[in-house]
Parts: sequence; C-alpha cells; structure tokens
Amino acid sequence: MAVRVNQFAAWKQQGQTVAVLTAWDYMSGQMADQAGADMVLVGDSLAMVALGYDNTLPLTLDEMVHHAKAVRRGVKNALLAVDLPFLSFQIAEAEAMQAAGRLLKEAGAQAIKLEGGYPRMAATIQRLVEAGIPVVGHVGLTPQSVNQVGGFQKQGKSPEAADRILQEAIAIEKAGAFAIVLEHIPAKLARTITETLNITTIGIGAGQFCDAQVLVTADVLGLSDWQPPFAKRYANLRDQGIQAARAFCDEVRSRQFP
Ligand SMILES: Nc1nc(=O)c2c([nH]1)NC[C@@H]1CN(c3ccc(C(=O)N[C@@H](CCC(=O)O)C(=O)O)cc3)CN21
Ligand SMILES: CC(C)C(=O)C(=O)O
Ligand SMILES: [Mg+2]
Repeated sequence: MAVRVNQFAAWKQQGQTVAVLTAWDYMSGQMADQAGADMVLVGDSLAMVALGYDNTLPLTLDEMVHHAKAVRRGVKNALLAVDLPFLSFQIAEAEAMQAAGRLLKEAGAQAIKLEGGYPRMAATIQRLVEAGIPVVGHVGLTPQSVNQVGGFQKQGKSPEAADRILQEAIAIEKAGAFAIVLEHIPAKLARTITETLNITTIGIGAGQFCDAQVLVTADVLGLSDWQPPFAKRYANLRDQGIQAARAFCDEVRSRQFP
C-alpha cells in the first residue's frame, strides 16, 4: 500500500523506525522505491552527487522540477518529498508557495522540505500547510547556509547552540510540519528533540535516537566520489562501474565484443 503522510504519526506512536532514501532521477528513484524505502526525497544534494557542484546553492527550481519529474516516474510506493532549492522560498512567502506549488503540480511531489527554523521559516511553513502542502522541516547542519557556516561541520555542540536548534524544531512542529530532518548534530540533542516533538524526526549524522534515518543514496550505493564521515556504504558501485566500463573498452579494442 502506498505511503501517505498521515502514516508517519502512527509509525512514531508504534515506535516503528522509518527508512528514507534520496533520489535524483528515474533509476535512483526506482532503486530506492523497490528497496522498500518509506519516503524518497529528491534532495538538493543532487546538485553535488548528480551535477558535480561543490555545494547545493547553484541548483535552480527549474532544474529541481526536471529531476523530480524523473524520480516521480520511478517511485510507486514511497512518499515523494522534494527539497526547495536555495532562494526559491526565502524571499517571500508568496514565492515559497509558488515554488512548492510547481513541485506538487508539475512533478507530483507529495511533500516539500525546506531548510531553516524560526522565526522566519515558521510563517512560511504555516502558509504552505494551510494551502494543503505537507512540509518537512530541516535543522542542524543546513547545507544551503554553507557560506555562513564556513563548511559542513557538526552543529549544536555548545549548550546554547543545542537549545537554539531545539527551539527551531519546536517552532517548525508548531507551524504544522509533519516531519523534520536533523542533520549532523550530537546524538544526545537529536534524542531530546525526538522525545520533545510529536512529529517524525529524520536523522542524518544525528545518531540512533531518531524516528527515521536518511542517507544520500549515492553514498549508500558507493557511487559518489566523496561522502560525509557519517555516511555508510552498502556497496561499491562506483568501482564496479568503472571496472565494467573498462572491460567493455578493452573488449572493443581487442575485438572480443561483439
Ligand atoms: N554525497 C553527499 N552526501 C551527503 O550526505 C550530503 C551531500 N552529498 N551534499 C549535501 C549535504 C552536505 N553534507 C555534508 C558534507 C560534508 C560533511 C563533512 O565532511 N563534515 C566534516 C567537516 C567538514 C568541514 O569542516 O567543512 C565533519 O567532520 O563533520 C558533512 C555533511 C551532507 N549532504
Ligand atoms: C540528506 C537530505 C536530508 C537532504 O536534504 C538532501 O539530500 O539534500
Ligand atoms: Mg537537502
């Protein structure tokens, strides 16, 4: 049975841990979906893993719509969520509504995710939810703020920083989000947030005490040329791919194939 947003609350109540994977095109969407992921996220990390940029900032809304449409065709069972790209939602609430609207109307997204917390984003989240758009929040390391942070370091290490992230998470829940990504924060803080909130916490580099876990699928498959320290490779498809492609080149040159 296809996953719907209202199942997330039930899963949290039952203590059932949720598996989330990212995707960037038809094939990665199919792989994540057929593996049984509960949610497939078209993350803006695709700017790095699929497009080769150094960070997620260059990705445009048009590009995101294009990728999300491809993923949509491959995802049959999982809930499809899509990241709002940098600056597609911060300028004005009306622009956030329009950007989210395009992802739902043109790409068939069932939820959108946006980075950042209170006080600004809470109002935007509220407007989106009022319009019937399910929202996933995202706090801790928010990669779209890489220029401000100066890198992709762990966030919330001091008691003050930890409390600020907790307050942001509370504001995001109050605004009506149904889930929230906790990225690269101490496990203890992620545990506190998970115990405090009623909505689903989706951890990435945030320890084991979250309601759900997400990794970038390119890292899980071992496809990426680089990965964060908290990612785990379950295969080595990059090396296998290079070997297979090299075998083809060799066989063509030696006239073994065809
Ligand atoms: N392939 C991939 N996997 C990801 O999980 C991912 C992306 N790309 N792109 C978008 C963001 C960026 N993320 C990252 C990227 C790097 C670190 C990392 O290397 N952190 C180091 C410190 C790096 C620094 O000082 O700048 C660490 O030890 O915490 C963490 C998260 C997570 N996301
Ligand atoms: C890793 C997830 C949370 C994400 O935001 C992304 O892939 O862009
Ligand atoms: Mg993202």
